[in-house]
Amino acid sequence: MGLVPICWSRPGMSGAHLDEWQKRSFDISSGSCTPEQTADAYRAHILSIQYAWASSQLSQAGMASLLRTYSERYAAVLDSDDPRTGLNNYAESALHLARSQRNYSDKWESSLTAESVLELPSVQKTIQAKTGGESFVVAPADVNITVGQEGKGSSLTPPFKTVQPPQLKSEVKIAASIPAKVSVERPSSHEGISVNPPSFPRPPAQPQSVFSRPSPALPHVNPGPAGVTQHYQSSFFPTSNTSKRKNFYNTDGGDVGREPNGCQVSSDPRAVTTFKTAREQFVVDQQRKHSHHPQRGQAPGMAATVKKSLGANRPRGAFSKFVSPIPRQEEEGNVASRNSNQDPQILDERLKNFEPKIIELIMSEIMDHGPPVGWDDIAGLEFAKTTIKEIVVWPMLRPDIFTGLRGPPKGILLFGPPGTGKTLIGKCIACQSGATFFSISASSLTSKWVGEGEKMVRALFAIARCHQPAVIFIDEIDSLLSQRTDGEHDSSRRIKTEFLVQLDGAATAAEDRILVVGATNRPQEIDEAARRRLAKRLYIPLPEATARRQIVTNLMAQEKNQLGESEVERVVTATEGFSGADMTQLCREAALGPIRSIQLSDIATITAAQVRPIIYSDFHEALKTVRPSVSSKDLELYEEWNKTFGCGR
Ligand SMILES: Nc1ncnc2c1ncn2[C@@H]1O[C@H](COP(=O)(O)OP(=O)(O)OP(=O)(O)O)[C@@H](O)[C@H]1O
Ligand SMILES: [Mg+2]
Repeated sequence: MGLVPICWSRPGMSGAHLDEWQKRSFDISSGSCTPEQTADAYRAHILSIQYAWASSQLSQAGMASLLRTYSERYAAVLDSDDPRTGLNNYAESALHLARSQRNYSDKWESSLTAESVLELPSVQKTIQAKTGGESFVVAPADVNITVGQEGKGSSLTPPFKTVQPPQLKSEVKIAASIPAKVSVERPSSHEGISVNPPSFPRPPAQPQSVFSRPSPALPHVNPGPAGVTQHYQSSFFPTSNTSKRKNFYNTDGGDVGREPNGCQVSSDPRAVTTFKTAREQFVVDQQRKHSHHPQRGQAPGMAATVKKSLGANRPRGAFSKFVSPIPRQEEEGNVASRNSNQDPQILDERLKNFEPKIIELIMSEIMDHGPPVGWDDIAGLEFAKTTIKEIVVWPMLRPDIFTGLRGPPKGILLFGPPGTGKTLIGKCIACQSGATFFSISASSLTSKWVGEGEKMVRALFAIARCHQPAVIFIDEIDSLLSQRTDGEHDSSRRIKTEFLVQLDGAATAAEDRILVVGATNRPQEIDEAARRRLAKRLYIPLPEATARRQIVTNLMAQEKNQLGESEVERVVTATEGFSGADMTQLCREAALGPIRSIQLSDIATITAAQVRPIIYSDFHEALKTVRPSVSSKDLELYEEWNKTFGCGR
């Protein structure tokens, strides 16, 4: 490092300065200096330069130039991370900044307040024992409290016995392990220890209090290994605010605390930490897994505590959170209730043979969407509704009564002309039964995963078994269970066979509470083996006059209309042979009548309130275009099939 040319403003500058300057420069450049010495030397240079300028020995420009040069060199020494040439004090300066930086933790004050100190059992005990004493002594091995002396306003300053390292002046320290006496002078005017919150204002330079142990059950601090004192940030203790802290401490004297997340924590310091190493966690998981093998018979009970709603009760979109099909197992003791809030993914033994991909596919397919449907939304069909309530809803509510011969059938087939409300009934079951609802369309089983169809079917039933009571609704079941023919594709044949096997299993396992509901408008195409397994076959006919009236009334109630009762009656009479879907279509068409009557020029400006109500003539017009979708010939076939295989009266 060479000398920097210095432009002294005065030729008569003292030679002593120059000598000194040269000496330092050479010293620095000799290469034998430590980084600390070099930094010191540069710092001295900078001071000298400033001094020279202040005493007018150096021009402003010269001072600026020199300062820049030496500041840069000084900075280079400070910042260099080469230990031979630099001090690498990035961290130091960052720490310095952090130390003097006020942050969120500054909001929190010490948790040691009048209340918390008074709640210490040892303090309580002593207060009770020595009601009139000026001072009292806590038994050894109880607690040793050190209170920061700077806490102005705190009356917990000495005569507490203090153990106060000089660098931790502002600490509030509870060293549980050291047998010691705690002396507290009791002001005569107060019953207990007088501490006015905020008891321990923190000096700004040391915002963090340090605690010896984060036991939530502070009053019951147990001695740890002698002499071992762990320090935890004061932010571990939420606040000195009593109400907030009560959430953390169990202030009612119990020996359990409650963490902010609501988990109970034992007062045993060893139990306080919930941290486990990955290996420990693995061992725990393995033990759980192998100590609890749920059997088929156990499932209903289990389902009662871990039941998930997977159907229309919780509509999900493509971006909604994935709900694992894997039921959670109960943990020991009372932890079960805590589990209901959390969502640990513990694999069910019964699903271990299925690829996660298949399970996931089923889960994504089975979600049922759409608004909830109630029994009143289904017009007519009283017999079908009553029967379904009998088979589905009540046994779900009272499984203890519906046992043995009264046990509900495991399969229902809803058949009838298109648009009569079969799918609607399925949705209603999903909403009203309280069971886990799996709605899967046969086409998704057969077409989407060629070759994996039977695996899907197996997985579907396995998952349903894990989520009992469960309803598996299969719309258009004829495409899945149509008559097996010689020419059909092998994979669809295997799917059918698998389905029949599973259906049989569900039907014969009395303890399983799985109901399969199939819906079809082609009942005659269903395989006879499947027909047998779907024991309750309910005919869903075209709506009668009352049902049609109800559909019109329900739909018109949602719109502005001027339909009199007699006019509704005329509509009902005119719609003989219409299905529920046809009735809905008629109402939609009629509802467009008022819009059609608006002049084209007004359509852009007219307000919704200005649109005229629906009147009978709109229905009259609509009836010209909406025709019944079910032919009388088709109807005869349904009637015939119902007479042969149906369960209706
Ligand atoms: N009984 C009914 N009460 C009220 N609305 C009905 C009724 N039946 C049918 N609908 C109306 O018709 C629409 C179609 O009904 P749904 O899908 O249930 O018919 P479906 O019997 O499943 O027909 P498909 O056999 O063609 O599948 C429903 O969304 C509903 O608006
Ligand atoms: Mg349908």
